[in-house]
Amino acid sequence: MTRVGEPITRAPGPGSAGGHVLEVRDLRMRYGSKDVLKGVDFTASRGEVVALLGPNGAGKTTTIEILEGFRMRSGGSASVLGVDPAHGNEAWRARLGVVLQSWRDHGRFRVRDLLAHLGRYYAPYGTDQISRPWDTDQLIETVGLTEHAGKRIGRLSGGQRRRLDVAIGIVGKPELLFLDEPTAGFDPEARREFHDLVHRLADDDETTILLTTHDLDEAEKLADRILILADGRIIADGSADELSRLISGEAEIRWTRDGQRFVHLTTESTKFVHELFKQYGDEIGDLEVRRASLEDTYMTLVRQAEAGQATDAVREFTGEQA
Ligand SMILES: Nc1ncnc2c1ncn2[C@@H]1O[C@H](COP(=O)(O)OP(=O)(O)OP(=O)(O)O)[C@@H](O)[C@H]1O
Repeated sequence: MTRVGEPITRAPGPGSAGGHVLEVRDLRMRYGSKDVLKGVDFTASRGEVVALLGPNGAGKTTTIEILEGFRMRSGGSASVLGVDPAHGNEAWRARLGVVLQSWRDHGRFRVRDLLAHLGRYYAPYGTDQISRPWDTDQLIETVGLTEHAGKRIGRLSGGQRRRLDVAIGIVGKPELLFLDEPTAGFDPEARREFHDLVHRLADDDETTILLTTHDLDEAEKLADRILILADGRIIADGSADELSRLISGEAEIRWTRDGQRFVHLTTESTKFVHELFKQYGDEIGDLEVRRASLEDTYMTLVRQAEAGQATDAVREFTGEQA
């Protein structure tokens, strides 16, 4: 795995493993004869927002479901809020938030009634530090459903239902929140409001958040750290900036002078720009320094991992030793 930088470390929370809310070591999952996870390793600290990226079928949902305790792993170890998710009890589950998409089956309930009802399950699990559940009306306001609080769920639009899914996920004031493609179906405004909410949960309440998304822009905006899952392993782990630098040490510098456009590739962008201004001063216009985008980085890393997988397949076919 390519590891860049150290995760942002905050004060350890109760029941967290060595300061880590999430600790995953050599996690393996096999469906039939197919190895989907071949040794996944990562950690997440309190208040960290971590995005899990990867191509379709990479095993993102599988990973999240194992950590939620909904799926048994084939091998490796996992610690979630200090507990093995395969043996989590009710009290442990009350400290987790899971955003599911199944609440559309409860179409006859009204928004406020459903949230108040679900919130009651969390009341016995409040602590001195965290009072559970959320106040229902405050929660409804936080997810932007105040106008629809009295509506039946069956009458909500797709985006409004998704906001409700998020409200249901956080109603118990989770210390760790799992979000599997949370903004699928959101319009740009709902997406922006959701991003604000995620930042508030992480910054104000120190909620740790693990999310999957196919939207690289969203991962870049939301996540303190991005994990790229491909070929059954985490192939890169770092902030968006760190990942971009990993792939391309070179920056592309563009500028204009005397009405002419110039482009230059360099690994020493600061020095180059300094020299440029020393030489031409005010004649320089439209200066732009561009690093590889997260998308460039993601595509390169995933292609490299897939090429490795193809090599493995050839080796397997020819019986050649690695
Ligand atoms: N219950 C199951 N039985 C057999 N194979 C499964 C099962 N669940 C998932 N898989 C397979 O495991 C692989 C990983 O699936 P998973 O849903 O975890 O991937 P993902 O990264 O979340 O994909 P996507 O981005 O498409 O949502 C896929 O090849 C999928 O077909």
